[in-house]
Amino acid sequence: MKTKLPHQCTAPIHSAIQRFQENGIKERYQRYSGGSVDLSKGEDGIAVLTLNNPARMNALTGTMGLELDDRLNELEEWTAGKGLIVRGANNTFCSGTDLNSITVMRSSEDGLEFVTHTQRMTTRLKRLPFISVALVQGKALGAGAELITACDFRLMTPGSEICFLHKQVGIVPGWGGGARLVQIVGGQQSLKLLSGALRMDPVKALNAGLIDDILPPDEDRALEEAHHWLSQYTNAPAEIIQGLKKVISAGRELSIEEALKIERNIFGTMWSSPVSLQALAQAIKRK
Ligand SMILES: CC[C@H](C(=O)O)C(=O)SCCNC(=O)CCNC(=O)[C@H](O)C(C)(C)COP(=O)(O)OP(=O)(O)OC[C@H]1O[C@@H](n2cnc3c(N)ncnc32)[C@H](O)[C@@H]1OP(=O)(O)O
Repeated sequence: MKTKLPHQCTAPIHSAIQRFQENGIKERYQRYSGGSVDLSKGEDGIAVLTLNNPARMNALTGTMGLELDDRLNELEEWTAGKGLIVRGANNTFCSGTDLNSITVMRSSEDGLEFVTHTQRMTTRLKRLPFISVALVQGKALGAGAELITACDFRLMTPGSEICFLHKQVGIVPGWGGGARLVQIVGGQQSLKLLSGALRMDPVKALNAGLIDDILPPDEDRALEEAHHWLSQYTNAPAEIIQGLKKVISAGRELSIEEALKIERNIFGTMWSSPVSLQALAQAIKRK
């Protein structure tokens, strides 16, 4: 039996029970509307996903959750995709879940249903076969901070802040940001970030290994700078970038045996592909 690639492993999620739950979630999320999640796909294979709810510092409403699902569907189908920038509108990132929607979801069942959905979204984001980068301008708080852990890389502009402030609102991370933070900065550092609800400026975040770079201090050019930063990792055909990301996703999530099997399969498929043969021929010519 073939081992499934990690990005294909969401299949059991669509069981009848889960579809039923999803329908319930949809109906409920539609009641908390506002803002949008916008996607623009560039011809160079880099897309920009924008959380757009500036009146509430890009807080995530129910309908934005549903739109994020739709945008992920679109991205999963994008064969020419190589990179993704996740950002917020109006020079801020995201102030977390819309607090207005939380006040009416107070039972444990509500909470469980909510994080089942949010974890599924962040897992799909992390498993996209493109290289993703979160561009943090302004504040990334609570669920906003968790969202950035579901990207491959993180960039900040000067004056920005990341804070896992869950303790202050009486909860723990639930979007997968706790487990992913440990993978990014390690257990000790994560415990400090969460239990201290530490406000991480760009220098602190870089020193802690939470982000990968600090962009120059020009807010208006931040997206352009992030694009330029990401292009250094996407300057190859989509088949190759997507293959690389799938190999990394397998290594991140599976046992070594399963990951090696996936690596072999991807290698085998690419070995004789036109893109690979052409790149190899050029490398031989250059020698
Ligand atoms: C289940 C919890 C959840 C999760 O894990 O899923 C979380 O994400 S917990 C984290 C929730 N977020 C917060 O606690 C942040 C709350 N907001 C703030 O601390 C501030 O608003 C801040 C620092 C983001 C911005 O402060 P600033 O002084 O610059 O602006 P305002 O406070 O005046 O905010 C402008 C406007 O936005 C509304 N706003 C901001 N954040 C949220 C939010 N998360 N949900 C709903 N609305 C939000 C704020 O109320 C203001 O609205 P206005 O109508 O103008 O009063």
